[in-house]
Amino acid sequence: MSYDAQLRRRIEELIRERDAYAEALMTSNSAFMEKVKEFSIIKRMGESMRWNLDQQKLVTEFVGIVIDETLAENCSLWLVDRVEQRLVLAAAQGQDDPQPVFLANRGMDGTYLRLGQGAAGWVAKHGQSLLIEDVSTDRRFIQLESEISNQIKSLLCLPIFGEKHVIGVFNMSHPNIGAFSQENARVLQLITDQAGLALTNYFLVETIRDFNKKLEHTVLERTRTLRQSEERYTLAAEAGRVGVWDWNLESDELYIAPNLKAILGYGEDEIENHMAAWTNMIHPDDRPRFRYELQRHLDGVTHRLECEYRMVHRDGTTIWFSVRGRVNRDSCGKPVRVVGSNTDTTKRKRMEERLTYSAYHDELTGLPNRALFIDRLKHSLGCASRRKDYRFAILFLDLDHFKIINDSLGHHFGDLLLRQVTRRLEACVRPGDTVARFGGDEFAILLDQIANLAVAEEMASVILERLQQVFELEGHEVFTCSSIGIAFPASGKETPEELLRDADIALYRAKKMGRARFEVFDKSLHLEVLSRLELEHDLRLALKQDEIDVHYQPIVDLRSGKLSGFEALARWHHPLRGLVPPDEFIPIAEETGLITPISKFILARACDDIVKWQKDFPEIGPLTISVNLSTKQFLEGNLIEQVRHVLGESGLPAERLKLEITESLLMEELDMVKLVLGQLRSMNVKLMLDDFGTGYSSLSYLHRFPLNTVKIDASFVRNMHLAEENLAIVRAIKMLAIALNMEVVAEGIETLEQVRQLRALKCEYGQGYYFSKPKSGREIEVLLNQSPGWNSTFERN
Ligand SMILES: Nc1nc2c(ncn2[C@@H]2O[C@H](COP(=O)(O)O[C@H]3[C@@H](O)[C@H](n4cnc5c(=O)[nH]c(N)nc54)O[C@@H]3COP(=O)(O)O)[C@@H](O)[C@H]2O)c(=O)[nH]1
Repeated sequence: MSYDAQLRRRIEELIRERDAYAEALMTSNSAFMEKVKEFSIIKRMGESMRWNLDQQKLVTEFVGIVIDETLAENCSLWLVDRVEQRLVLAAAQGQDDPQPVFLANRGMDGTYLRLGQGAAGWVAKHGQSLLIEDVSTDRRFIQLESEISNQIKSLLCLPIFGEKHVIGVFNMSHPNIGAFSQENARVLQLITDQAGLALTNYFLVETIRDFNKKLEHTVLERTRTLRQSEERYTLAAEAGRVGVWDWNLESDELYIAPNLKAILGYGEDEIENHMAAWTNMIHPDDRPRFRYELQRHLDGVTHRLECEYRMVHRDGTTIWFSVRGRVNRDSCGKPVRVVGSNTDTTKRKRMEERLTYSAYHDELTGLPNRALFIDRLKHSLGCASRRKDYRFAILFLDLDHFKIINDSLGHHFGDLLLRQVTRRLEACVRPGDTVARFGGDEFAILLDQIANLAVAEEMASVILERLQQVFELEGHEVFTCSSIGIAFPASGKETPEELLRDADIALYRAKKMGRARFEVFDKSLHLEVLSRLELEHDLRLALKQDEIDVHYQPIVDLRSGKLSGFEALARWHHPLRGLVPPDEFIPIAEETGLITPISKFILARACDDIVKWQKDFPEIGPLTISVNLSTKQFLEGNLIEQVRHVLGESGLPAERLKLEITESLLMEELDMVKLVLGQLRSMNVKLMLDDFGTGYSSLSYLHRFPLNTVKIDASFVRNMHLAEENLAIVRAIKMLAIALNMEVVAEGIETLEQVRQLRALKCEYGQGYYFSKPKSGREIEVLLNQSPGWNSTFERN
């Protein structure tokens, strides 16, 4: 071969070698570049994964990496929710979202795909990657609008694997057909592998976090439960304080747990180890019972030894033990050993004692209550029924006007008063007598073993005298007194209830007789009560049977002697008893509530009558009608409507109606009374204070209420000419009335002398038998027919 040929071949070889080398260099360079790229992806993913326990950051960075490092124009990352069998859209980036956006959190609402639904759903379900080069021609997996938009022509979906299953899907798309090829599969595989790793780690950490939280919660719960049970245990140990004992009957050796000895204040060696030593420490009252129960158990009568006894602590106090034990017998049935426990039940016993105490005592005063009183009363009745010479008495008392003190000074002072009354009563009685409080201001005293009734009467006098003395209540001087009813059983055959009822009846009588006194129950009182009950029954029927009527007493203008009006007075025509005076039936009506219908009837009838008379006798001029209001009726609440209704029905002008109220009403609920009186006044109804001077309110109350008239009580008028004092009182009332711009009616006028004196004092109106007794409606019509006038009589000598 020629040199040239050889040279040419060599050159050709060199060229080939050079090309091969160049190609090899290019290949290794692109491999190198690929390695560099892979390395940078791994580095970037590694950085985002390291300590990144924030799901939002993790998923958004992954889609960011896909967009940056691959051909994909759009990328979404879906996470698989195995519980709900669906995919949740976690993050996306692409043509609509240039920056990666976080779209859903675990547990939050977001966009979902069912497993198997759409391309991503298919990949998640089958765990295989999916490449669609042209979505317009391959519609197998395209179900979502977003997947068939114009911006998406090709699609690549890759599964992200966790430890076992697909945990997510990268869904990548491109606006060009066939944009994805297997070329960048390595890079994408790398990304999905890294993402799988990162997400697995994240879920693991999440699970650990959840687990820790649950654990913490459980630990907290357990700690709490433990603490509670510890507390319970401590309480149980404290409250129960149990100790065992073991008694060998053959040797009489008694083992007693050291803590039982400690409970009694003794050291381990300080109590001898035999039964007699222990038994001797039991309270003497309980010892026989313990011995009895022990013997019964040893004899086989009881299954178990059960007993409670007191033992004396070293310091002298009492410890209660609840004892339980069981005997062991030998083969012949002979008791050889008793093993048991003692539980310190002192706290429970004390509690029981306290409960028993409060069940039988009044909390405020510490006195026995009704239940304990009746218990003692039963005991006394038992003694009286056995022994002829055994006598006892019950005193039943309440404080006069306690309600007023309580309401005006307040309940604190009421309580103070009740406590002081208690101490005084206790100081009056003898040891062995029982003072009890039944509630409110009601007290009962059981005088046991007395010689005769005079002892009880003497005691009642002493009590009345003591309770009349001033009470000092935190700087306030308060006076009260009491009424007392005495029951002195004759036979001992009465029941406690009967005796209390008798004492109550006697008390009622004492009050009726004027208070601050005592009365002894006797049979006539009982009959009186029965008669009252009968009256009460009849009164219930009286209205229906038309037995209630209205009488009218003229009221005269003392200046002119002319008729000014009438006072309406209730009358009851009883079919058997005849006329029952209002003094008798009005209180019963008040107590039974019958006063309301009765008062309504009287008000309506009186208004109708006066309107009728005005029409029939127009020459007489305007007349007023005074109607008594009872306190009950006033406080009932619908008085205003009642009055408005009656005025409307009768046509009587409001200013001609005078409502008479008593001083005691003004002592009731002040605000309410003021309000109702104010309303009546604003209706133009006139208000009159009846029986002025007999009550307790007196002058200080007058200016507080919108009253028009005061009615001077008959007791002052009656004796004006006899006692200078009474005349002075009437004069003072008139002066006061002038000062308060009120008119005066003097009631109970029976003589011309009284008329003259009242005229001299410038009293405006008068009422009394001197002018006329109360008359029936028909009689009043006769009177009106005679054009009544009394002026001429004023001038007589
Ligand atoms: N809540 C209601 N109370 C009423 C009503 N009707 C009467 N009463 C009250 O009963 C009390 C006794 O009333 P009565 O027996 O009718 O006695 C009145 C007059 O007859 C009597 N009076 C009048 N003048 C004289 C007199 O010169 N001498 C004398 N011995 N008695 C006289 O006074 C009674 C009127 O009293 P007052 O009401 O205080 O003006 C009595 O308290 C009635 O208020 C009723 O419907 N509702």
